[in-house]
Amino acid sequence: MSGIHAPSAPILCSFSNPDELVDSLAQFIVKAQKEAVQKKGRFTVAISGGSLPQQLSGLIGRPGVKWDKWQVYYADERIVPLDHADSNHRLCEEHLWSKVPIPKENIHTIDSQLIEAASAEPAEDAEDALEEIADAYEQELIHEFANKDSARFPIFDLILLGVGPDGHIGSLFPGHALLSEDDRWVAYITDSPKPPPRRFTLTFPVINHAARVAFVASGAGKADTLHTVLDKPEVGLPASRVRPSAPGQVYWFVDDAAAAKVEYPRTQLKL
Ligand SMILES: O=C(O)[C@H](O)[C@@H](O)[C@H](O)[C@H](O)COP(=O)(O)O
Repeated sequence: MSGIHAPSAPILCSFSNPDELVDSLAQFIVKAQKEAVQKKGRFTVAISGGSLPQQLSGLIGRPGVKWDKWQVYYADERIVPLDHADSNHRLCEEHLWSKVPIPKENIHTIDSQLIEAASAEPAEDAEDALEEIADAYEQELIHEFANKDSARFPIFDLILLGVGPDGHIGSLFPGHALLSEDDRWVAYITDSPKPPPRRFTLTFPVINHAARVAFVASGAGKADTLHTVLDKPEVGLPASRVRPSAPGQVYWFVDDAAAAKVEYPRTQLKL
């Protein structure tokens, strides 16, 4: 078990130019990958949906990316077939995986047979099927991390997240009971306020054990959210609760429109 260390303050990087944001994010990811591969020979990454996959385009064709060393998990996923328009996997496939030489077996999706079974269940029995999906995904994580890292929770090298206008992250929504989950690695929900309602998500203890969490947010629509998340963490929005214990670190890669109302100090990353 790793000791408990106070979390480090978030690092906020704001960019006036969208291409600069995409390029700096890609440089940051490659640097994290190099460190992880040097130490352990692999790079464990979790990724959420929304606009995030598009912001990863700076990785396409980028020298230094060792795709065969990546082990990719979804930070959250909607319980729909993998080729469904709502699937985060499909989104990532379209924007990234189909454009880079990552081995298919290094991308860990939900089991499509379990999704079929869950869809066939009437609503009253769906919870068992969803529990099975969350369990199976947790097992996949245990296979990846157990005995390799000594902690009680997996230590991802990098978790990449977007933030919703209500401050949600992954599928952890404000006021939801899942915010206080302190045991499970993967949990399901049936009442996501953002459709579709059935999803699974990595839990806070997993997110807060990561070596690095990088948020990506752009556009004026996020300005109020970022102001609350970064300037008023006491409000307790899910995004403010992402504070991995040191040496874990949270980074924010945002554009100036999203950061317009934020008073929190900016940092220029040395990449
Ligand atoms: O599956 C999901 O719905 C996402 O994982 C979700 O957590 C997303 O990252 C945020 O809602 C931000 O989405 P945008 O970047 O599109 O605003």
